[in-house]
Amino acid sequence: MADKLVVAILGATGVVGTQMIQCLEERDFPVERLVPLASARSAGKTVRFNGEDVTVLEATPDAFDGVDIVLGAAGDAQAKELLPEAAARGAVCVDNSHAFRLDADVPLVIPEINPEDIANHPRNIIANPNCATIIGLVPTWPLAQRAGLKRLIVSTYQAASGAGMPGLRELERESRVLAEGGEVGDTAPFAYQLAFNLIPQIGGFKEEAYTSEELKMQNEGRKIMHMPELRVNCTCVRVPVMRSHSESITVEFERPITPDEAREVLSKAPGVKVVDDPANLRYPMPLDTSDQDLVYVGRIRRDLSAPDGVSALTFWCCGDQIRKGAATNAVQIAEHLL
Ligand SMILES: NC(=O)C1=CN([C@@H]2O[C@H](COP(=O)(O)OP(=O)(O)OC[C@H]3O[C@@H](n4cnc5c(N)ncnc54)[C@H](OP(=O)(O)O)[C@@H]3O)[C@@H](O)[C@H]2O)C=CC1
Ligand SMILES: N[C@@H](CC(=O)OP(=O)(O)O)C(=O)O
Repeated sequence: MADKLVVAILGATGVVGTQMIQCLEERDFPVERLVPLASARSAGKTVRFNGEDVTVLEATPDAFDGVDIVLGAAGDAQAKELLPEAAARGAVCVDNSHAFRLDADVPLVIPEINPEDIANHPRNIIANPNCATIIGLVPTWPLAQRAGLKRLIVSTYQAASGAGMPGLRELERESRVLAEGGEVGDTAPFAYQLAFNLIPQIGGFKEEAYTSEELKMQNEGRKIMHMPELRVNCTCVRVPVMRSHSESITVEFERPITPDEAREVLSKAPGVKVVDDPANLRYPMPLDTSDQDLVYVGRIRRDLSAPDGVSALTFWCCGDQIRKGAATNAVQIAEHLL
């Protein structure tokens, strides 16, 4: 690849696309020219990049002419329609949607876990995993390396911005309306009022009454860690938090591991920060992890219900799903391509 690259962002006006532009700047990615793409509604708007206004273009196949790298931050439908067009024009695409994640010839990558998979991308498409999957697996993987992974039991607490700009705006609106004593009315994109509430459904219902989001943790986790038989039980909940997903994770290991050993492993793990000091009330919280790239881990303790009492741990983690769960992870993959 050339020293400086033409980088297109498909979905440049959304939550993830906006964050990608910031990440490219912050990480000093060698951008020769930025090509921000969105729907026809946004054509002519501008985005700010490296101190300049750059005009947003309508995303059409021809908009990818001359582009080296596409960072995909639009929905599944736009990804399916447009990224093969970009790939056919020679661009390598790093996509955040769900469209290609489980395709056998598309690598699905968390750079802290399986960077070696990036090299093999015959369709010129590399997929970024689901945000909750990234936040949960970044700390789980180093523990798995130490003690072997048998089973994961996960409950997620996912921020409103996981549902994109419309989700973010809706939680802001509901909070304002309720504070003023009003009625929330239509709650789209959520099925119910989210402010002062929890919604135990993210995505549609699929097999065995699990939601699509819950099955992503299992199916994407198996692919990323190359563990096709991994047992995963996940419950995903939308919470009235603006930004940063949180997760309670119980891991059953092949071999014994103590909480102290886990803290030692995690203190050296890439992408992880241990915040685990119950005596001083120190543990990860979404307000603390927002707008930065590390996954914070704390509340590390033995799973007292484990059959042998020594081969399972429970911990709590939080991470910014717009950054590490999406934009940062995609830019890290692009850096590996360089
Ligand atoms: N939000 C999150 O935490 C995460 C999101 N993702 C994934 O990232 C992707 C983007 O999500 P998010 O940023 O949240 O969503 P947003 O709704 O905030 O943004 C969607 C983007 O897609 C663009 N878009 C919509 N329709 C079209 C179209 N027909 N042609 C071209 N562009 C279009 C929008 O442009 P316009 O402004 O013109 O409508 C906007 O830029 C999704 O696939 C999502 O699943 C992955 C991980 C985390
Ligand atoms: N569905 C996630 C965010 C997301 O967009 O995930 P995915 O890229 O797997 O659809 C959430 O709502 O929090």
